[in-house]
Amino acid sequence: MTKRMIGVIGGSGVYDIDGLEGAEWREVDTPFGAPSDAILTGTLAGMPMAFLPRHGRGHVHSPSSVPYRANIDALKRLGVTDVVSASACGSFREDMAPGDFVILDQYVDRTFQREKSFFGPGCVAHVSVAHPTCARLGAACAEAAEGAGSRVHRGGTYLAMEGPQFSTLAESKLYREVWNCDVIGMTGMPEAKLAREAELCYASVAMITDYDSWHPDHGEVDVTAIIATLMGNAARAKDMLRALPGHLEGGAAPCPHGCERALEYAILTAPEARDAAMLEKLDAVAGRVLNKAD
Ligand SMILES: CSC[C@H]1O[C@H](OP(=O)(O)O)[C@H](O)[C@@H]1O
Ligand SMILES: Nc1ncnc2[nH]cnc12
Repeated sequence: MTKRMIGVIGGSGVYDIDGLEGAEWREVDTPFGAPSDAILTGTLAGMPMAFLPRHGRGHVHSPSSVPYRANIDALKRLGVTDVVSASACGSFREDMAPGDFVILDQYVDRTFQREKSFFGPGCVAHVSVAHPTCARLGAACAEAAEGAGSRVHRGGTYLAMEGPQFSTLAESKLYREVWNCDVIGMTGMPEAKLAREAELCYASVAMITDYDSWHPDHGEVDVTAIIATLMGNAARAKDMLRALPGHLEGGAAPCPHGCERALEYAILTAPEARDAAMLEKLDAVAGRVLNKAD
């Protein structure tokens, strides 16, 4: 049985985590370039953890320039089995209020300026993202967040937009009234798709900072107001992360949703037609299936 290791990708306002024993910032190189920053590793309540600030310390990456592939590859390379993503978002629902956390279970991906797959010419793969998040890991996050004092919504659809500008009023109304999305952000995709390709359990905790621009009583998005709410959210996210090991088993029993076997039948390129350089790049992400005797 693989030992479980939690990877945390922190969004705006979450640039480190507290309480890690043996904490060390480690540089990790990947075939997909450098991740957003060095990765903080250590143990929390006996559970190995690796933390990566999505935008880098000092917030240097925009949502479009975050090296999503390198981030997921680097976590996989370090031995991470489960990724918890924390990110700020706007809300399309009156009852999903600023300060609340939503454990996402669906996405509408409207991003268009990002590398979305580890695979491509020389090694083509198609994984299912019908259910892009891991319900087991999401439930543990929900319990930990509630225990740490947050109001949690279990399940929600996230509209991933390219940004960096916020939405127009017409877009906000479209996503809310026609597409029935619950929250909106700029960084949830392609992160979730890449985690699935890398056979990682992935849960996303979307922390609401605002009502986007649709709400008649709240006006348009105001980044100063967002940052004030975000600071409180980030503090409770760190409390959630400290509590998380208590809600997970240490030995990673096979994921009941099959996250760690997502590539089992996904690679279509015939073994003799695969590109050697491409296979080398995929050593961490897809080594489990590529190194099997055919
Ligand atoms: C601070 S508002 C915009 C910023 O926050 C959201 O996500 P993340 O927490 O990952 O940074 C949004 O998608 C933008 O990146
Ligand atoms: N309203 C919003 N739209 C997109 N990303 C966000 N992040 C936080 N609030 C957001």
